[in-house]
Amino acid sequence: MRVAIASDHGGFDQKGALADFMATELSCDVTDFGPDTGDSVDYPDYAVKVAQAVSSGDADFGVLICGTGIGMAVAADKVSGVRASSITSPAFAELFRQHNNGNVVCLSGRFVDLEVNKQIVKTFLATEFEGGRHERRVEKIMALDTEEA
Ligand SMILES: O=C(CO)[C@H](O)[C@H](O)[C@H](O)COP(=O)(O)O
Repeated sequence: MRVAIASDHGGFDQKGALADFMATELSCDVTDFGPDTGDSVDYPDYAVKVAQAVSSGDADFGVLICGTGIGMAVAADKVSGVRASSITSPAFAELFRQHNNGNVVCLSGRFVDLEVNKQIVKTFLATEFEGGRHERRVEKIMALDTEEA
């Protein structure tokens, strides 16, 4: 499984550990889109790198970490083909995959512990989309990508 990861300064401290966890414990092929230091950066600049990797098919899934996870999700969702959400529990990670076919999980580096975020990522990557009635709903979301406002 190919996973793209990035953060801003609010998520930088957890990014390396989450990338290592996915590579070693979950056998993922992880691409780190930065940043390389914990200096202050603008989260949309990193959200778009991961979102475009997922949208283009270069990555199967994306992981983004900022202070709350919220700004990363708002930015990543602007990219066509991306379904991103801020996720703060393994239970929501499971539903995000089962019902929403989420492809970019956005984590909080400031309000959620690393061990919880590891479990969120593990659940997110292990859970399949359920399809069925959810397929129709996700198709309606994706149709909004091309609709005029
Ligand atoms: O959480 C975030 C966006 O949703 C960011 O990581 C920042 O923490 C947030 O925007 C606050 O910015 P600051 O420059 O770290 O004060």
